[in-house]
Amino acid sequence: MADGDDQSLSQSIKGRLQEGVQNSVFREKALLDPDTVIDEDRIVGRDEQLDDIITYLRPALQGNRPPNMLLYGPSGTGKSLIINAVCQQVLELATAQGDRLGFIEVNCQTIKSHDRAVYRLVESAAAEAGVEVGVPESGISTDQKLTRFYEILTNNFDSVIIILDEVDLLVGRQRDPNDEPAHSKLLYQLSRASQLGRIEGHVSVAALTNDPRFMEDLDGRAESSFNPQDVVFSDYDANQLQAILERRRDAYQEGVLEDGIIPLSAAFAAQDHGDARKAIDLFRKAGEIADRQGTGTICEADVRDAQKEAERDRTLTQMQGLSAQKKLSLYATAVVPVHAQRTLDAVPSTVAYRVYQYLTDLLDTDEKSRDSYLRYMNEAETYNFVVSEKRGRGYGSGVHKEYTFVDDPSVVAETLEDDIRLEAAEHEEDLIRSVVDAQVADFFEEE
Ligand SMILES: Nc1ncnc2c1ncn2[C@@H]1O[C@H](COP(=O)(O)OP(=O)(O)OP(=O)(O)O)[C@@H](O)[C@H]1O
Repeated sequence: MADGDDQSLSQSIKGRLQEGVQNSVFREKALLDPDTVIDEDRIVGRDEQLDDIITYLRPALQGNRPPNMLLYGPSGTGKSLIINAVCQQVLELATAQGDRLGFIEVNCQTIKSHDRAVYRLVESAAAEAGVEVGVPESGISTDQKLTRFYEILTNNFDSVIIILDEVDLLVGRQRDPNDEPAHSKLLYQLSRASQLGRIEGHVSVAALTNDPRFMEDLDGRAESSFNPQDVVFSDYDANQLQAILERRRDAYQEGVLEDGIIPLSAAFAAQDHGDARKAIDLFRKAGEIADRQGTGTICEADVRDAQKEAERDRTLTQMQGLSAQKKLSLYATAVVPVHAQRTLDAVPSTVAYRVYQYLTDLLDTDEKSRDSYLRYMNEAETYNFVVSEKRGRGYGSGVHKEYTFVDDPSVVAETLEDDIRLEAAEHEEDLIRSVVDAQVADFFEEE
């Protein structure tokens, strides 16, 4: 490319970037970012939970140990927000009066074992205290890591509050379902540490969970030493969600929100379990759609499209959890309308099963019976990936099933291809296309 071309290309890229920024409907998009910690004045309601947590944490400012807490409630009901808001204020007051107070927060969602959880605690404690981690990630026992954790706490803090977010997800490897889950072991160790003299200062634990039966999973001794004060967070209704969004209206430029956008976003999220995170996501996605279209305003159709996108994302995430054979069955069915030359509204099970058989051969994997394929597809139907209809094929030819995809089948196929076991199929697109076409032609000739 000549120099002149180079320059004009970069000018045009810059121009388009600037135009996108200048014409955006957003004023402060970060207010709608799920990871932004919002200012206190944007918190709506939750007075009772705030009062309770303030009461429980007050002793930390009086040289006493706060009780352990269990914050329970469905996703997106403000558990993290409220505990963090109170902790932030406690920390400011403690620092002002010269106390050495530490907050250690760990999200347990992706932690696979008790040992990893302890290591993450050491890392967080070291970061909070501004000291070296001081132990390797592997190659030493969990107890040695725990000792280092207690050492960091003893040397640096008079009082520590440990927040374990999504604690129910820390299960660990259980050889036997009767084994003690990792969170039970950890809660026991943390709540017993000061009683056993392993830490000099005060330690209390706030565990956050969506699981109403969380305490039932705990081992008896963990249950009695953790012994928390419960703080319950219930679902938000549409009015509360509306108020939460209203308080973030200034994420948008003035005048870009048509009437009804906030109530509609709140209503969709309220139907869907009253999760504030979902309401905020929807409210932001509607703006992103408006920006993509360059309309400069957000209308109700943008919220409806955002809701559809969100539903689709969720379906696709669910799909990732299917077993290999179920994925393959669904994939074989999805590639039929994607690759067939003839426009197909619905996929006959006969065609899809033959494509499935071809794919098992291609991928060198087990070939399950036709009945198993139909069962897998029944399950796909209960997940709402497809809907099926029984079709007769004329006198004496029996009945077959036809599948229609709820979402775009090409998105379904692409998502499933990302799966490791389907990688080989990705490079065989032409072959798959010809198999699909041959089977479709066969099927309609037979009719
Ligand atoms: N009462 C509220 N006022 C303002 N914003 C809120 C309120 N409750 C929740 N939010 C917002 O909703 C989002 C989700 O809240 P939060 O992370 O506290 O939920 P959670 O109950 O901890 O969810 P999870 O169990 O999924 O971790 C955050 O962006 C938070 O700022």
